[in-house]
Amino acid sequence: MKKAAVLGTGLIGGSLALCLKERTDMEVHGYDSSAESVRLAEASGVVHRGHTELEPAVEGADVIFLAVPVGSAPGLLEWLAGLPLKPSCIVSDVGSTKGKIVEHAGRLSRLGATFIGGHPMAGSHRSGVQAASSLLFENAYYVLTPIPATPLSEVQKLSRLLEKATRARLVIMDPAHHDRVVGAISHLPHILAAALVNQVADYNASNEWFHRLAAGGFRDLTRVAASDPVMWRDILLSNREAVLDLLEDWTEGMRRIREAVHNSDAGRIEGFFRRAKEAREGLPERRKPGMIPPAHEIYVDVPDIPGEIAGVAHLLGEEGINLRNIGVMENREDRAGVLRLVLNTEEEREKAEKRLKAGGYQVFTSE
Ligand SMILES: NC(=O)C1=CN([C@@H]2O[C@H](COP(=O)(O)OP(=O)(O)OC[C@H]3O[C@@H](n4cnc5c(N)ncnc54)[C@H](O)[C@@H]3O)[C@@H](O)[C@H]2O)C=CC1
Ligand SMILES: O=C(O)C(=O)Cc1ccc(O)cc1
Repeated sequence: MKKAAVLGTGLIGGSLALCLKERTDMEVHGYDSSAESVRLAEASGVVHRGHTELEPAVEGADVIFLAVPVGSAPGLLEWLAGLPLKPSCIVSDVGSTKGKIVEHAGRLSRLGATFIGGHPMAGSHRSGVQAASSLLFENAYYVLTPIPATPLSEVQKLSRLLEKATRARLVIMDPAHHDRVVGAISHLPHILAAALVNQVADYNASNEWFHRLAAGGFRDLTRVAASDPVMWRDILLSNREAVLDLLEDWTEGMRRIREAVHNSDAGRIEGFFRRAKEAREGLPERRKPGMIPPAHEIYVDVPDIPGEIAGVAHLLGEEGINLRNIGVMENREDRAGVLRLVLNTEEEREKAEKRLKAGGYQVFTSE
């Protein structure tokens, strides 16, 4: 049996381990520096075996995934480079930045193992193994960042494994290009969300109406400000150059809109919002069926997840509707809980929607 080792059994490592366990025949080992995280991962069946020591976790492994904060990954990689790894081993990571880690990985390649940087473009503001889900990466992009020296056969091997396990859409990108793109669509937005929340918190300190009136738009825009501060500290430090460039552009953009407001320039202000509206509406659909067969999905708001999963499954069972998959979405802050149901056919999807609505549930056809 092939062996996979996941180093760092938190949200992403735990989710990846679950994917490998559920959809491949690999034996999945987990390692974490936190004994509690290892205990939880083992107890909840996220890994076949958990370890608090690195060596037994990676010994004889065919594939190793680093799923630790980006600031801890280079040190862990150095440590790995000193261990007797299986010579054909593929080592990958899931970090949100790629330039630094790919640079660090050179030493490992000299030992016979192949390092291929990776970044699943899905996650949540939550962290820890408790939030792990085998559905997390489904239909999301999963970026691999091989360098010119990386053997194509190894990239294909890893890509096929991840496609099967995560059901994500694998794409290949240059590490520096990845860091600039992800800097713009993920790192900068996290900074802005945090800045906005901090600014309003300052105002709220002397007048609580700021928080009391904070409704839909503010909450939508700032959900990611609830993310882990240590993880985001590491990401900014690791993607320093790209983030500095992006902040420069941001400051210039703010200067321009400030000027337009200062001059009461209605045309420019309207143009600013019109351009954004068109660009926002032109964003590609999030869940396009690519190589993955279309999923007939519905989303159900549920107040209390543990009790409600059974209730929903029961209602559908009564109607003879079979669920292909059921999962809990972790990325909605404005709703108590969201169940994602995957049906086998469009007909069954419609039937399920009707039945659940009749049963008093709030049902949505997109996330
Ligand atoms: N949270 C998200 O939405 C996403 C995160 N990522 C990346 O995934 C990586 C992991 O993030 P999460 O799973 O969210 O964090 P997490 O905090 O849920 O899990 C990290 C785990 O690593 C362990 N750990 C920390 N340092 C360690 C070390 N030196 N050796 C062994 N274990 C160590 C921690 O105990 C924890 O269990 C980060 O590099 C992050 O950039 C990538 C995509 C999405
Ligand atoms: O919660 C969200 O919307 C995120 O932004 C999750 C996320 C965090 C870090 C990544 O590198 C990729 C995705």
